[in-house]
Amino acid sequence: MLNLITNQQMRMADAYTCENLKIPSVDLMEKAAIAFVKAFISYCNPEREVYIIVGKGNNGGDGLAIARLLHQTGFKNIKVYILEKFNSESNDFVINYERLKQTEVPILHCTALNDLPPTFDVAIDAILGSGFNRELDLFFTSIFKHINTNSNFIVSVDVPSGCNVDSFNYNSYNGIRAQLTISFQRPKFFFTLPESQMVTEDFEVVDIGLSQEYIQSITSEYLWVDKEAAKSLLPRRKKFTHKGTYGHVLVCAGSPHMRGASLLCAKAVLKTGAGLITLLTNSDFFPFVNVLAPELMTKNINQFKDINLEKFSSIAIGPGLGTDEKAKELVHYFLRQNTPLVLDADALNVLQLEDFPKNPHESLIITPHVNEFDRLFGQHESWYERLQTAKKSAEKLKIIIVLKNQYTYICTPNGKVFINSTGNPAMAQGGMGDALTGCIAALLARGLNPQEAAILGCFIHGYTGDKLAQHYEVVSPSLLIDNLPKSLLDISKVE
Ligand SMILES: NC(=O)C1=CN([C@@H]2O[C@H](COP(=O)(O)OP(=O)(O)OC[C@H]3O[C@@H](n4cnc5c(N)ncnc54)[C@H](O)[C@@H]3O)[C@@H](O)[C@H]2O)[C@@H](O)CC1
Ligand SMILES: Nc1ncnc2c1ncn2[C@@H]1O[C@H](COP(=O)(O)OP(=O)(O)O)[C@@H](O)[C@H]1O
Ligand SMILES: [K+]
Repeated sequence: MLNLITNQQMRMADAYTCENLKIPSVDLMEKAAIAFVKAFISYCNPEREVYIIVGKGNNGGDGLAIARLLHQTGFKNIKVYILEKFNSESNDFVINYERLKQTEVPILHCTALNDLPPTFDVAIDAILGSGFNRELDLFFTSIFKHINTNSNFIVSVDVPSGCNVDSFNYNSYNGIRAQLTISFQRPKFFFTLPESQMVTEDFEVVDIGLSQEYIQSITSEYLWVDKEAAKSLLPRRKKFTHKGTYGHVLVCAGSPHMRGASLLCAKAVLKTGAGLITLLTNSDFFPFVNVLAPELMTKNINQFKDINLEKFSSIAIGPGLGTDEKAKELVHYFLRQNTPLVLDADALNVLQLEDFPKNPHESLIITPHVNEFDRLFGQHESWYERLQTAKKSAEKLKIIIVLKNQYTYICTPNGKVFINSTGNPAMAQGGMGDALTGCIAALLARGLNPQEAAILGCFIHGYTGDKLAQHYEVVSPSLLIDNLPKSLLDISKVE
């Protein structure tokens, strides 16, 4: 897992790297600029007009280095504008200014708004970075407004200028609104919140060579789940194992109007590699199950109390279950057993907060989407506030809360938040959450602890969606489920 760090911690990592890895700060700036340019050229044709607008701190220094490197790469239509409203210049800005002057790139100086061109094709925003530390004055706000209104494509260096990624009040945001931000070293936690959309529509992260060891040694409440982390959690299928080795999942889902949800969930369990799957459903549905998913076994939902739960490694309950008295009774019953449990959808809709056991067994996972979450935990004005509630509630209730979103947050009883890096809007289709519940339940059955199962389940689910979205505009839950085994294999092979 990668620690996500604050601006302040990033500065410490910067200082540590310069001092201990003996890298002069101007060389670090060069690395940052090289990494930026490498990412940037995949978004921008070298024929386009690129305006690089720079401040005089290190963010501006990055901008000057980027201008020189883009010129070397073959970008012919580059112009640099230096904003002259800074009291001082950073050392590395000055060095890069001297370097840029040796090239043919035009350097213009801007002391007032009308020194800037009326429109920009591509604007690279290197005005303010992590050193942004006070209210913007009229000079800056009018320039930002001009760039925001008159550019075809704005790419910010590290952060959009005027955005403090460590404080989350964006009601009166007046900084740059970028289409893309190319950030250094680690994702900014703020960019995982939907409210960051008004600041940057998308972001990419590039490695600039800061000490990973140092960053990993920092205590961080937010951790980023990448492919390597996912691989480290994936259990290997070993020689001489059999279906009994991979656990038995009981899926309790589907009502007369939503039988499909139970099949999606159970099939996701199947394709995430559990050894055995039993679907607890109405007996009139049994013949269809046999035809549509012959691997599944069935049990009659009306006889749920007769089931010997010791045979089961995990239970998934909720998708399409309905919210009648029978559903309520089922959920309350399973909530009080000791089998690892994933509660989703209607299982959450029939619960109140006080229904959660005071001392739940350690494998209780809930997977609410925003509406299910707010119904249970109260309305929230922003995702930042919602996440803080999820974090506190996971600690208080001693359960794992998987708060689903573009970047799903996995909140654990020990106060950590794991942020899933995979998933995309092609997956926004009913039934996708049912598949996720199945993935997590299967991984519990395969022997992962609840934190690991939730993290890996979210990663595999989103990863499969990402792979498919390279070929399909929309990824249906069925398509995603069919491709889960391929993702498991892919991830197991990460170098
Ligand atoms: N590890 C790192 O932290 C690295 C950082 N680099 C770059 O350095 C940037 C940070 O550089 P700096 O610390 O020099 O800071 P900035 O370049 O963000 O800005 C500093 C300057 O802006 C002024 N300023 C701040 N708020 C202002 C406001 N509201 N109105 C007007 N002026 C304002 C400050 O007085 C100072 O002169 C990063 O964002 C990144 O782009 C890279 O060069 C390489 C490595
Ligand atoms: N825009 C998106 N980006 C990333 N993931 C998405 C997106 N839209 C949906 N998903 C994923 O799909 C799932 C949807 O869950 P949910 O809303 O419960 O679906 P349903 O109840 O229809 O099964 C979640 O895991 C969510 O993270
Ligand atoms: K910037």
